[in-house]
Amino acid sequence: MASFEGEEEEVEGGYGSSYVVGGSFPKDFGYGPEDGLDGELSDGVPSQNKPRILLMGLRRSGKSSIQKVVFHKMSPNETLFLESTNKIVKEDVSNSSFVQFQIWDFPGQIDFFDPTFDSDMIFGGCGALVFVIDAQDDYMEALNRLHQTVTRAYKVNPSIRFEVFIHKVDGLSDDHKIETQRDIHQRANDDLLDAGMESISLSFYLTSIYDHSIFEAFSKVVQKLIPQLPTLEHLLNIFISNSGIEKAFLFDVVSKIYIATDSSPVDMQSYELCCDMIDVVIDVSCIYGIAEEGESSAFDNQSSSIIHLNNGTVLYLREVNRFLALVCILREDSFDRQGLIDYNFLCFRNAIQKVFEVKCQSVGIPRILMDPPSSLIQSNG
Ligand SMILES: Nc1nc2c(ncn2[C@@H]2O[C@H](COP(=O)(O)OP(=O)(O)OP(=O)(O)O)[C@@H](O)[C@H]2O)c(=O)[nH]1
Repeated sequence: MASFEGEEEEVEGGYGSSYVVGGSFPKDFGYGPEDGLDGELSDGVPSQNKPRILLMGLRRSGKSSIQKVVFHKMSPNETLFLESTNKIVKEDVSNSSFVQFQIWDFPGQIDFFDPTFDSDMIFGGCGALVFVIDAQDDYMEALNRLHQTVTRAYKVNPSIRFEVFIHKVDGLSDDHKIETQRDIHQRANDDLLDAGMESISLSFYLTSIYDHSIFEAFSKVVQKLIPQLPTLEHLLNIFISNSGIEKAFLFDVVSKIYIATDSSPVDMQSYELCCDMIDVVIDVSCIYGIAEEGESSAFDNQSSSIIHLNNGTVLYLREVNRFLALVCILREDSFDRQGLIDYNFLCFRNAIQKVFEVKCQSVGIPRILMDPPSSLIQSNG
């Protein structure tokens, strides 16, 4: 890396109160106490309209670890010391990220037919149910529990998306991973077929907290819950094709989940590179940023960073709003026209703001804004 062009200008609502300088990423990195006031997050979106996700699975399958690694920036090794939970534990991860997230940690012995188990309340307002299966363990009991859970949830709320994380695959060889996925997929779908519930559709992901697969899987889960996704992708396509950019991700900064990308295929390495860039920018901002009075960090929605790699690639990061950052990968020669990229980014940012304004105006009724920003300047190279 040859240069870092850091954060600037006014501080408009920093990133929360507690962070560890010098760590790989500030722990408990939040957006500040004002978020969530009056049930509304600071992007103006009422919190009840944010995607809500339940995380379920047998004991020790890795639910708490996933939540801690993705949303609290815990290092994977530290999860070894997490204590098991003996009762249903509900945790909100709602005020620190674009993603409204609830974890229901269900011990194996919970009885769905217990009258005190309020499935209407639990499954009613839920967008996605992530079921975690420990791939390093015997998964027959987990498959039974998966079947019970999805059939019960589907009866209450047929619009829930069911996502199955075949987790802890870091311990498996590549062949074993594929075979495990095939076997779980087959058995779970056969069980649904036998029960006459073939209308339930399950999606499967191979995940581990020891690499980026858990972030990638969560990105896919969250993207399915964002009604504006086609618009965001469309805007990203217009932006990159007019700016000579190869790949662009729109990131939720706190969780490093990408909520949208352009329509070219995602390769894991590019995604990891962009995640690492976010870490670097946050760390440098926390260490060297000058916070204004009352603010704990100088990293804000005016921040930007450009990193030149020694293989002729440039990484370009700009804050879109307090939740979202755009991270792009481009070739060094395309970066000769930086003015054009900067200008096009401003048009892109305005368009994104309009998309979310429309969302706020039409609470509960997702409308899609398809107008491309007419003022984008075309790149000739
Ligand atoms: N190898 C490996 N171990 C993992 C992974 N994710 C979690 N673990 C380990 O699995 C163990 C159980 O993780 P927890 O997060 O406590 O599991 P849980 O599902 O929340 O468990 P309960 O609280 O009992 O419901 C911990 O020792 C974690 O370190 C993973 O991706 N790979």
